[in-house]
Amino acid sequence: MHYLVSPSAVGNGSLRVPGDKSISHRALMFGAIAEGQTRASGFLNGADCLATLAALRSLGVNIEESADHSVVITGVGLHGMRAPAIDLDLGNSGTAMRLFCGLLAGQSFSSTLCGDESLSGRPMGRVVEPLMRMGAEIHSADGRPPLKIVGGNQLTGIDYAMPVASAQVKSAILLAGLYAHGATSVLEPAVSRDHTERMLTAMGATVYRDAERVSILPGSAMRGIDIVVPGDLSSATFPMLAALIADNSCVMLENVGVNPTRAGVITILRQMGADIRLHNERRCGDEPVADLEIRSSKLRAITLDPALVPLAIDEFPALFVAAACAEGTTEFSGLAELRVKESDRISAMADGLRVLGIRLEEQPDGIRISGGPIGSGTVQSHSDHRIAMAFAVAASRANDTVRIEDVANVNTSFPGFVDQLQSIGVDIIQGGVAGS
Ligand SMILES: O=C(O)C1=C[C@@H](OP(=O)(O)O)[C@@H](O)[C@H](O)C1
Ligand SMILES: C=C(OP(=O)(O)O)C(=O)O
Repeated sequence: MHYLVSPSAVGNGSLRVPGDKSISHRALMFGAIAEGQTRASGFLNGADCLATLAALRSLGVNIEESADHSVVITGVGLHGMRAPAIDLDLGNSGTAMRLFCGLLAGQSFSSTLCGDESLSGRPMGRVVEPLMRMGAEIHSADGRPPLKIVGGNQLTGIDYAMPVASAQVKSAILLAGLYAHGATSVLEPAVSRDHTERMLTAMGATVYRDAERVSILPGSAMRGIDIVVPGDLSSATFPMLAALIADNSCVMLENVGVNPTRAGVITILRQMGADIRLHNERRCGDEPVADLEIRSSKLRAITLDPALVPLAIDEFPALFVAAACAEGTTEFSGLAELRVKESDRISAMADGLRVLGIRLEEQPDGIRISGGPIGSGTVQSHSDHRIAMAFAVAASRANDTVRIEDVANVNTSFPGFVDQLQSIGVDIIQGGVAGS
């Protein structure tokens, strides 16, 4: 499948982007090991979360889906999952694979985790190594999937200093900590998204933070809760960007999660001169939520503060497009993690931006992008949803039609992306069938 995007007059509109991917994964997994029912409304029906849902069903967990985007998970308790009859296929989802590693490391049964071509190339040593230190037995192909997790090992709590700021690694270790003897602590080199800590606490687990260290104690009963999943700020970033780089646009993005450990994109875009206003700031269960008003803005170059990277980690493809539309040369550094996402996001973006005539210089952990007119041509998404969506938005400002190849993966995080962009005036059509 591909997109064809033509120069667009992005105007006004009001959107509700789909539910938060990180929170949807967690609602399923944590609901599964709680006692009683967890109801998650606003659940993201994207392929990544559906892979988690299917894996949990294979582990014996009953989950009902309704047409109104809610799921009801009947928790089986910490020790109620059963051995799966098949390998657990987690598709494209790094979050699912890493969190399941932690969840399954302390079970009495064995399991095997696998995924698609992209996921099969992603580093898993970062979770396997600390879990093995806790006493888990996990076999991998040189630190890559498939992962065979051998059951029946008693885990022991550790105090682990994470080499990279990763919410996936932190969450995997905390989940394993629920099954360990003694306390388990994770020291973060920088704060990463804290949805796990918030949701586990709401379910009754004993989780506490002391400066940069997050700890969990085993032994507290977890109970099912009602969760209202906010709109995903990572998805909202794309219509936000479309409005910012347009000439006369005002777009309202309703009910978007603005958890400070996720909201780096707002900080960075505001530094670039973006007019982003938060209205009706409120809480949606344990998560802060707001309506975002976005107005077309004259963006200017910045030198990124690398401390903001973990707070905006998935938003960099979009931020590179913002830099391409800004006046001056923006310098991004501290982005080494982008090279091990669904694609090498620095190279994938650099290749496509070059096709569109943008001057840039790629570096091992960053990129310098000089703003200028966006040209036309065919760009590759490298089967990466965020790359596909970033170029779809960039193309709305191009001088002619842009073709973006291989976009089926957008469904992993943003079902309905094309309709939503069309509704604010982006001239985008989807063509071809999967693989074409
Ligand atoms: O915990 C999560 O839900 C996620 C954490 C981030 O990954 P890392 O923890 O590897 O940075 C992010 O890129 C991913 O999309 C979702
Ligand atoms: C990196 C991402 O997800 P995951 O790591 O779960 O595949 C993403 O959604 O941008």
